[in-house]
Amino acid sequence: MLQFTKMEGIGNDYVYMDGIHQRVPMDATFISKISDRHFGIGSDGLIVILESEVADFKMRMFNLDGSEGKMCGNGIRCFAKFVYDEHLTKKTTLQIETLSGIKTCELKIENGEVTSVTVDMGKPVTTCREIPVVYDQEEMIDDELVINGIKYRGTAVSMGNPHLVIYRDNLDFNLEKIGPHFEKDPMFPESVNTEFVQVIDEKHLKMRVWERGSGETHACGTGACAVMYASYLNHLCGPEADVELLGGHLQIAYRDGHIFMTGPARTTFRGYIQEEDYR
Ligand SMILES: N[C@H](CCC[C@H](N)C(=O)O)C(=O)O
Repeated sequence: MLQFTKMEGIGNDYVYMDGIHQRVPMDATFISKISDRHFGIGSDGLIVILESEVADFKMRMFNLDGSEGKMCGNGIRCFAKFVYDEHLTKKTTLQIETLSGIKTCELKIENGEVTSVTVDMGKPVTTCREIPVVYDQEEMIDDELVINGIKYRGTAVSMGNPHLVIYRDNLDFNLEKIGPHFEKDPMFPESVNTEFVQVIDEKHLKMRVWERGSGETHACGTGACAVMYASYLNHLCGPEADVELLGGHLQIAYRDGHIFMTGPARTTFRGYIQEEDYR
């Protein structure tokens, strides 16, 4: 039997499994089958809680296609809530090891409940080589690019995972049709998470996202951070902004060279599965 907890961060929902006290399969077949919204638990992917040699815990995150993400903003908020709620720690300030380095999470506790989490998401990166983006300039900041024969203006940012930010007058368009072309374009050697942004005002940004490995999700925490920083670089917002996503709002701030993200984390249900049922 495998114990799991289903959690969501503004609608970006993952299956969480304690990999410290049970052996959690992390292969693409298992992950895509448990993520199926009709034949499985249903989620945007799997997040595993592990021990760390260098931090309080280690997070491994997998998109619903089984590809491993290097960081997950909504996921790490729920991860921090999970380890606190499951009494794996009493700390309310947690260091969590990810493939994109150690992230610090501050839990906000009200009446014994974790109501929100603030994460130091680290330094945003805009050098194309590090994102990575194959491009003829060192950075892509409001610069032209062609995807599937269509010209766009984009800003590329890494939050430990690759993002491309594109501005639009409105968000009423067929994302399903164009999203996969960005995800598969060879200019992104490690694929890319693509965000489409409508600037409401200098403190309010609205976005949709086509995530690498998961398609359109209700929210993307790293994407919201990339959107805020790209908007700051393009003088479209100040050092703090409310980012509105399909599933809810995140508060993003740029301070001392770091991006901070604050938002909710919620447990929806717990359960057990038999691994052999997902083979
Ligand atoms: N699809 C992303 C990982 C999940 C990121 C997103 N769900 C978030 O909250 O940051 C990637 O492969 O880079």
